[in-house]
Amino acid sequence: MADQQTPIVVKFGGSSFIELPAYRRVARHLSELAHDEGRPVVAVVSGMSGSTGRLLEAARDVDPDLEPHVQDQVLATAEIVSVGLLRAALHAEGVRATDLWAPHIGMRRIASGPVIAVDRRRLLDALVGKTVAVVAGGQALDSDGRIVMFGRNSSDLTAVAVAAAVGADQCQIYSDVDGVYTADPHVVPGARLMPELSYAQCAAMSSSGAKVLHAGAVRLAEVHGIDIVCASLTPDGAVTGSVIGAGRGLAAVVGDRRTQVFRFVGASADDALERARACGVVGVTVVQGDETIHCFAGQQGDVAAALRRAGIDALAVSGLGLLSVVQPDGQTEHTAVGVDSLDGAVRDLHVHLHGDSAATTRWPAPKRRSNHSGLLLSARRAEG
Ligand SMILES: Nc1ncnc2c1ncn2[C@@H]1O[C@H](COP(=O)(O)OP(=O)(O)O)[C@@H](O)[C@H]1O
Ligand SMILES: N[C@@H](CC(=O)OP(=O)(O)O)C(=O)O
Repeated sequence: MADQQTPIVVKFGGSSFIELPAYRRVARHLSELAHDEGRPVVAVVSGMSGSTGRLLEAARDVDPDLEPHVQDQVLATAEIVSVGLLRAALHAEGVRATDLWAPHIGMRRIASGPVIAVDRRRLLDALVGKTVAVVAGGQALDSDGRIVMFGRNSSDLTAVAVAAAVGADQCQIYSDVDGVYTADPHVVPGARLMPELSYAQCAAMSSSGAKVLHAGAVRLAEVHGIDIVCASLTPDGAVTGSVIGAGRGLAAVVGDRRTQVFRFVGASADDALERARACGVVGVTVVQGDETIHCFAGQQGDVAAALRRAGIDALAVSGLGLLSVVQPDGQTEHTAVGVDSLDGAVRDLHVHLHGDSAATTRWPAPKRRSNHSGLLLSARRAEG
């Protein structure tokens, strides 16, 4: 149970760090939050938007058959840079702060599943005399003490694990949108903000490929009864849009173009799907016409490599995306749609469900990436 001494836990995703001055803005916000609430703040951060993708591209260029632990080592640097920059910004703002990576607070991956443990004592000790602790998202140590990553968008998971460790009853997640909408507002400008929605719906949306929150983070929050509060830091201050917890949302439409679609060869498709799920790949079966195909939401990164490692023989089918309707109780229906018509299909389905809402959002523009995350690749290209 949270009390007056319990730290506030917030997470700032890569979309909050498009430009370098954003680190100073976030630092000022953290300082004000701690001051207003009279409690220290633990801020979990992701790498700058685009940095993980660029590092992955660079590492695969060097070794197309990259070993998973080497990949994780390279990717972890995105968050380490971001922690350093936010720590520097806090210093520049005169805020007493500390910076923490996985080894500093005993962040461990338990067994092979995506479950993360945080050493509560070490985290609280690190906060003594500090106003803000900055924590690297998405990373943990495995049983050999090596750094491992939990996959794309997993800083949300770290944030919820930290909230559970310190006994917080909410975890504030900041990004470029202030909440969860009935569709991606970058695709459907008339999408409606859901002031509240259930864990089940949010986890189903994430598993279907909605990027807004990590499915494992939502499930972990439910286990610990932690409310996830979605917020955005705007030039006019923080705006809070959705609470994920016991509330009820509206039917939502999700289009996922990162989904990887496979036909299975040899072993029965159901068996292959079960085995794929057992190695952590989010898979759904879609019946399309006379054919059953299998779509894997892109959350797990390189699905093909995961299937190969599991010894599953599968043929990739290109050009298909996953279109899903997720009900307030989490019930979901999936269809596969050509990627070129996916956004249009999402918009049509949204009009069908919610009418042609005249409401617009403040985020109709395409998603931005930080230019500062491209330094490594620019250097590599210059060398040829
Ligand atoms: N239903 C939805 N509601 C809100 N945002 C969504 C939804 N579906 C997808 N998104 C996308 O999620 C993005 C926020 O997640 P993400 O890019 O991972 O942010 P961050 O980098 O801050 O973690 C938004 O920019 C939006 O494009
Ligand atoms: N390295 C992760 C970090 C993360 O969680 O990102 P974000 O908070 O931007 O979703 C990624 O880009 O996938």
